[in-house]
Amino acid sequence: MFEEELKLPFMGKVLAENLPIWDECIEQDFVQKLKKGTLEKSKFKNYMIQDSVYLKNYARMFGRAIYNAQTMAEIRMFYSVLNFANDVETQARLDFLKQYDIDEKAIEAATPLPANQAYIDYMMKQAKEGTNRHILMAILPCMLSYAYIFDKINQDPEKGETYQAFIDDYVEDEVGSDAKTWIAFTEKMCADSSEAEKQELAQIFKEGSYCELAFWQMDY
Ligand SMILES: Cc1ncc(CO)c(N)n1
Repeated sequence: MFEEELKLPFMGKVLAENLPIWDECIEQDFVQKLKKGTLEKSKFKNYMIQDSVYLKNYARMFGRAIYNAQTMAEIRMFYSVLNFANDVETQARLDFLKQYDIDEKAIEAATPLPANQAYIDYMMKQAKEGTNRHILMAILPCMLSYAYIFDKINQDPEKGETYQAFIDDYVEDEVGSDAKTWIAFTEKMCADSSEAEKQELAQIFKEGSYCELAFWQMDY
C-alpha cells in the first residue's frame, strides 16, 4: 500500500526497513486468529483493555508535540493523528468493553502487561527528551503498521466475519490515505536532518515497530 512512499529519500528507506517487521506482526497467532475470526473473545477483550491503556498514554505524547510545534501545519498533523487515536480507536474500545461492564475507571486501574509498559516507556522517553522529529518516529509505527496490517488482512480470502467491524475502523476511515499524508509530512520535517540524525530517527522508528510486534505477541 505504500508503493509511492517507498520512493521517498528518507521515509522510503525507513518503510523498507520496517515492512518485514510488520509482515512478521501479521504472522502472529493473535493477528491470524483475528483475521480468521477464530480469536477467543476473552483474548480480544484483554487486548482491548491493554490497548485502551496504551492509547491513553499514546494520547499524552501529543500534549508535548503540540506544545513543541513551530507551525500550524505541525499542529494540524499531530491533531489529525490524535483525533483518530482518541475519537475513533479509544471510543471503539470503550464501546466494546461496555458489554463486560468495563468502563473508563476500570481502564485507569488496569495494570499494563510488561510489553505494553515497555512500549509506553519508550514513547514517553521520546516525548520527554526528544524533539518533534523524535516524537514523530515514536508515534508513526503505531498508525502506519495498523494501516498496513489491516489493509493486508482485509484483502485476505481467509478472512472471517467475527472481527470485521474492528478491521473496518482501519480500512474504512481512510487511515490508509491519512497515513500517506502523515508520511509526506514526516519526510518534509526530516528533510534537513543530518545523516547522523536520520540514522538516529530511523532507529527510534524501528524500535517502535519491534514494540508493535511484542504487543501482538503478548499473552492475553
Ligand atoms: C499497540 C497499538 N499500536 C497501534 C495502534 C494503532 O493506533 C493501536 N491501537 N495499538
